[in-house]
Amino acid sequence: MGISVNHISKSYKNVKALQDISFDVKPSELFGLIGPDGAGKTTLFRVLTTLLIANEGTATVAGFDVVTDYKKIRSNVGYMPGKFSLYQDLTVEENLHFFATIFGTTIEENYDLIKDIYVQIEPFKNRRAGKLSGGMKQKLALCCALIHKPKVLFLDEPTTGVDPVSRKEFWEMLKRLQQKDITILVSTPYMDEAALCDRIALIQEGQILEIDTPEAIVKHYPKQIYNVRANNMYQLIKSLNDYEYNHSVYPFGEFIHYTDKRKDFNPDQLLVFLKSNQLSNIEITETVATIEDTFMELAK
Ligand SMILES: Nc1ncnc2c1ncn2[C@@H]1O[C@H](COP(=O)(O)OP(=O)(O)OP(=O)(O)O)[C@@H](O)[C@H]1O
Repeated sequence: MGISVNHISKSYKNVKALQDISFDVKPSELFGLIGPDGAGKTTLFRVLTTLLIANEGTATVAGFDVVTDYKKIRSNVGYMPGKFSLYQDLTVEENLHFFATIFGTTIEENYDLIKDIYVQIEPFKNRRAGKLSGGMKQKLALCCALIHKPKVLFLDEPTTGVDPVSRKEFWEMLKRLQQKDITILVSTPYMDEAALCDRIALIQEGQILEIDTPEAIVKHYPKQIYNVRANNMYQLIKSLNDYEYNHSVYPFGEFIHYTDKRKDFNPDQLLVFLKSNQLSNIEITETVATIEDTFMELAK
């Protein structure tokens, strides 16, 4: 009852939005699609929710084929699109009633599934959806996507534009839904959220770079990464890019992440080079790879 994607390709005229994508999502798995804007995440969601037909390949969702069984898929999946999908002029309660009605159900029938989430927005049930905060809109959209008790839930960048506290709460809700036997495919551009998934697919320019558990993905990182910092970060990044032995250089929070081409790299050599570039207060320390580092390496 999961998802199976086999060699799916989709183009918009000359833009190859998806190129030969294959992966499986196991029943009750929380699977993440991680990639930057334009990677093809929305296109894949639209194919899997039967809103778009792929040029090549096949896919099944909850055991149903996305082309021949599209009607069955529509009643068995919940879809929370990236852009706010609710009716802005309807109230919280009216939106929920509306979605329940079009799926031939009632709020009462499946209240158990949404209760934990709905109680948080219930105090605002008479407020128009357009007047809710980002976090509350997102909770309402999730309730609407769940109201017909779907077997598979598709969430396209559900936390984009949402504050950090609401983002954390949202992921806790997803973990609880997973325990209710709902398979979840979620996309996000946030690498910290990737670590919360059971497995992830890193996707860029319509292609999958790697699929594995977040732990395994970072373990495969091939090099030692260094956090580098100095008095002038702009000059530092320029100097590191000029250093002939650099393998990769990119800003990472308050540091620059640096890897070296050489197997026997000694940070003291880099220190000498940076000092000769008029940099001071230089710090070079070893650090461990994150999912973002892996993504940067694979996307090179
Ligand atoms: N209707 C369309 N017509 C033409 N090109 C499109 C269309 N929709 C998407 N694209 C292009 O296809 C590629 C994949 O877009 P898609 O929206 O699937 O990516 P995404 O990962 O969801 O990114 P975003 O978060 O920006 O939506 C991009 O290059 C995009 O410009």
